[in-house]
Amino acid sequence: MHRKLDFKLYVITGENYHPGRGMLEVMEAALMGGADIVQLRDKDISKRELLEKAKRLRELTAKYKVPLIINDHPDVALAVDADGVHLGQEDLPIAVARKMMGPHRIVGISTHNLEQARAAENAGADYIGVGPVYPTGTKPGRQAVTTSYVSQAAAEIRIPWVAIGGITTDNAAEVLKAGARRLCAVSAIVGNVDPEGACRRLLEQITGWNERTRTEIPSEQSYVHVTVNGRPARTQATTLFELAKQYGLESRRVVAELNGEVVPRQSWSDTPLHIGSLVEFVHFVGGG
Ligand SMILES: Cc1ncc(COP(=O)(O)OP(=O)(O)O)c(N)n1
Ligand SMILES: Cc1ncsc1CCOP(=O)(O)O
Ligand SMILES: [Mg+2]
Repeated sequence: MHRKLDFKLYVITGENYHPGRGMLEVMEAALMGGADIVQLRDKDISKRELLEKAKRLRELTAKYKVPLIINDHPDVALAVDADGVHLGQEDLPIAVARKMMGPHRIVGISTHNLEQARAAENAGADYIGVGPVYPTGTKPGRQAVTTSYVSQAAAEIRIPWVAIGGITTDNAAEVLKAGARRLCAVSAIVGNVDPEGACRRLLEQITGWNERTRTEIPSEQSYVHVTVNGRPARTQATTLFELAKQYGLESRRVVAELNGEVVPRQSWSDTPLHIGSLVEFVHFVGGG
């Protein structure tokens, strides 16, 4: 089911960020700067208007041979022969969208935690969004998931995934360091006076980081494959403490077991992980 999806910089439309400049002009600049997948997202217009915009953006993205994703609406995606649809946790379920879109189009979904990511993977999503990593004016009031969810996704998620939410050239390095290999942005690109340059700079950071990690740290040597609470995980953590940190558990009330033995918290930092280590983090339930 998973079609090969190859992208690094995902750019989403956001017309509020460029009053006085047309959506097509701004998106063409992003495409010239190297955006390699594009999403039409507009929550403020009628479906009829969205359809018209989608048709025009379809023509533009076809010219650049870049996939076009439509936010929220599989019917609009199909009507304009877009490459796929992006769903949220409150939009149509993946199975329903897949039935509408067929096996060859892209179905992506937003996730805000590892549980949702696993569910999306099992339901046959082609990619997932991981975010919002940072607070963002594009989705005001949404709690940031922080880079700790980015690290968790890097350790466990095997389908393509993209970090999104408040990402700029100032914090991209931190997100890449946490394990992201693809970035998505709205305001940092379309709200920039020079969307083409903004794309080029972000793309340089992504490719620079990806190349550095490929050459400086032979990738397979930098990861160990372990099992965490019964699930296979790939991690760069070298100790139990680093693994707990990756899962955001370092200061939570949990007991850690390594290969069936309880490891006291004060020893987590001195307890190395090895290939095949079996780790269980057991949560305390209730009080008393
Ligand atoms: C790539 C990508 N990731 C996340 C989202 C957000 O989708 P959703 O949670 O459904 O919120 P809206 O965008 O519909 O407001 C996205 N659109 N794209
Ligand atoms: C649509 C969406 N979903 C999660 S964060 C987000 C907004 C991303 O926009 P920005 O790059 O401006 O923070
Ligand atoms: Mg949505």
